[in-house]
Amino acid sequence: MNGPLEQLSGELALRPLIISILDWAAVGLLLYLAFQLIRQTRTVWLIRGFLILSGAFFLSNLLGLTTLNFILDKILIGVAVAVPVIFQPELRRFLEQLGRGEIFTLLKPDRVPDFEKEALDELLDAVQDLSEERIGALIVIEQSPIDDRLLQDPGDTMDAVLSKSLLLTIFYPKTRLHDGAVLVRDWRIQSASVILPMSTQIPARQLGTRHRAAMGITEQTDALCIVVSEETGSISLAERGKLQRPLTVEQLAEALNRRYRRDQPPSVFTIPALSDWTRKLFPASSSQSGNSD
Ligand SMILES: Nc1ncnc2c1ncn2[C@@H]1O[C@H](COP(=O)(O)OP(=O)(O)OP(=O)(O)O)[C@@H](O)[C@H]1O
Repeated sequence: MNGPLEQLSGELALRPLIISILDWAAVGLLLYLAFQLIRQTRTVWLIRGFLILSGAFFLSNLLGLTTLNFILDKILIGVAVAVPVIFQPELRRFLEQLGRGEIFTLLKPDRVPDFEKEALDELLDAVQDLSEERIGALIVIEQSPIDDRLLQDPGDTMDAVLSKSLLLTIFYPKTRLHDGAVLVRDWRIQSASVILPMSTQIPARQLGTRHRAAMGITEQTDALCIVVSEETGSISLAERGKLQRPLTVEQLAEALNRRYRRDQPPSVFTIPALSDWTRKLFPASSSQSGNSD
């Protein structure tokens, strides 16, 4: 039998262990939040670059390669100073979410891009109608946050649920918003009448400014851009400055499904057990953020 003194000392010995576990759990949660925030391809590549540089720095230090070590040291300092500038859009959105008390949306798995089956179906239906009716359209699907400064004009903010009728209404030629592009962010219509940067490439002769704008925005960001030609009704998908065209709606659906369906293989930073756990806690039905529709 343990006396009260032994019991107390046992409890005291247990306390640091519990605090350590809590400490590590908090660090784990923090890392998970950071991974959720930086999962976008562009950011992942930047971080890989940074890790490679850091690895080279430590290796050069270990091997006594003083000149290389000196240069890498300066580069790393430069990179550290540039980080807030490079990640400005991500940091801004993170702080905005924190300020709005939406911290729990960061815990949801597959947050960026947050696939919404209905939204994708609505989008494809709209593209089909736009193409059949030969209504020109330009739809940018954001992947990682697009810096407003890249846009010639950020257009009119909408923050509305993405629906076929709304897209058709926006692009209908007689409306005020039909000129320019629609920006889709987190599967909501973020803004309309957006003027995109133009590509400096010369596209095929029959393609005009709408297609060049699609190439322009996808050259400078990892966004995807759908173009419906007013002249021919043909559908194109721009990615990394290249146009795939002409596509049928089925081919477009296949290309988008490959990227956004939930059954796609997990990305580098998805932690399966945690993802399952957070999916149970935050089911997809509650995943839309934003206010007015
Ligand atoms: N930089 C831009 N950003 C957003 N939209 C643009 C931009 N430039 C042009 N557009 C849209 O494209 C329309 C003009 O399309 P234009 O006929 O020049 O292009 P196109 O590539 O030939 O397309 P289409 O086959 O539909 O005629 C504009 O009315 C405008 O809505």
